[in-house]
Amino acid sequence: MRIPAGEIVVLVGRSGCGKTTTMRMINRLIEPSSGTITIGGRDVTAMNPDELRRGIGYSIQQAGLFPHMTVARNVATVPGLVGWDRKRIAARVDEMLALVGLDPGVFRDRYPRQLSGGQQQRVGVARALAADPPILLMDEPFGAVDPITRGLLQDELLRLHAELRKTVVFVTHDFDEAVKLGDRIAVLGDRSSILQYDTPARILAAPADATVADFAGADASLKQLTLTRVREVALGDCPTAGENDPPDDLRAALDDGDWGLVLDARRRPLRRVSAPQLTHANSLRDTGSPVGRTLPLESTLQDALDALLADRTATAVVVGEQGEYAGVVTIDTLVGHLSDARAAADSPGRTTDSAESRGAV
Ligand SMILES: Nc1ncnc2c1ncn2[C@@H]1O[C@H](COP(=O)(O)OP(=O)(O)OP(=O)(O)O)[C@@H](O)[C@H]1O
Repeated sequence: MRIPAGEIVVLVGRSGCGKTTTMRMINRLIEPSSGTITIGGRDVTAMNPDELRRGIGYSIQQAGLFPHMTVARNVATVPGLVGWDRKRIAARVDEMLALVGLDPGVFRDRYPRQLSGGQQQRVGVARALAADPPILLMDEPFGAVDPITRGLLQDELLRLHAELRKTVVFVTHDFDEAVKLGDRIAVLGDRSSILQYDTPARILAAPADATVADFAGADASLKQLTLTRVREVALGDCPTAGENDPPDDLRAALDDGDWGLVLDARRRPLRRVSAPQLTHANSLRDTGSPVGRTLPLESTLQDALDALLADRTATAVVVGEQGEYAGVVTIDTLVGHLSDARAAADSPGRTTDSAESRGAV
């Protein structure tokens, strides 16, 4: 198994399959009895354990903070060990707290027990990042917080990762979390045997065996919709007209069951109009009904599904950055996308482990 530098790889598997053991072998808290683990081509067992661990941030469930130390001293642990001077450490602590969304002035001198679970997790991540290690091991770091906070922390990790490009090995037993965070997912069986190591899209579209399929869940297709942004699919179109245009052209463009969009001067959708609503209309100004929720191009196809299920015409209207009309998503768009994804995953010549050996771990 190769983990390319700068990617997030998620180890996922049932309780007791050996995820934590695998992580602890990477930073040599446990020594492998056979096999080798290399980082940047060097066998970890040949490296000085202290030096090795300084290059690897480690954050664990329930943050694992030292309860008798302030937040600042917790975050300063590794920089202190490697001999940074006090000024540099203080600046780094503040920088890291701000990075994980905690105001240093407020949180620096608190003790872990004075923080919520989510805040403790953030401090745990700040501590793991403090000495700027190229590799981050995160063992169920968000396991002990409520689902909403968990979602926020996941978003935060993705933002941090886009900024810092660390190599992250992340353990979870929550497949949804793996799909959201992972560039790649390793689904592990007993004793960490690798059942499948691939991108989330390919695991969802073509699970390697029944165990992986079971893990991915019966709603694997729905999960796939979370992986694709609206901007990545071919959007449908519908007839449109400006609100100052005469209604005739739009009327001519609409068949009986159809509807069109009235746009403002900057092409932002205002109202939907149906053919019957146009029959006696003299102007498009007050005709039709409000367009309702529109979808930014950055939304996922899962958001699109939500939006179109709530709409009477089962169509979601997509808008660009300035709110301008960009197209529509229908059920056909979503079904088409899922069958394309399955066809791509099934096609011969695909590589299961395409990771190149520029790997960090
Ligand atoms: N490669 C391996 N070979 C033999 N035994 C292993 C291996 N990996 C893990 N084990 C053993 O399996 C048990 C569970 O391992 P571990 O705690 O790493 O699982 P886990 O997947 O992290 O579990 P959880 O999700 O419950 O935290 C431990 O007793 C460990 O020693």
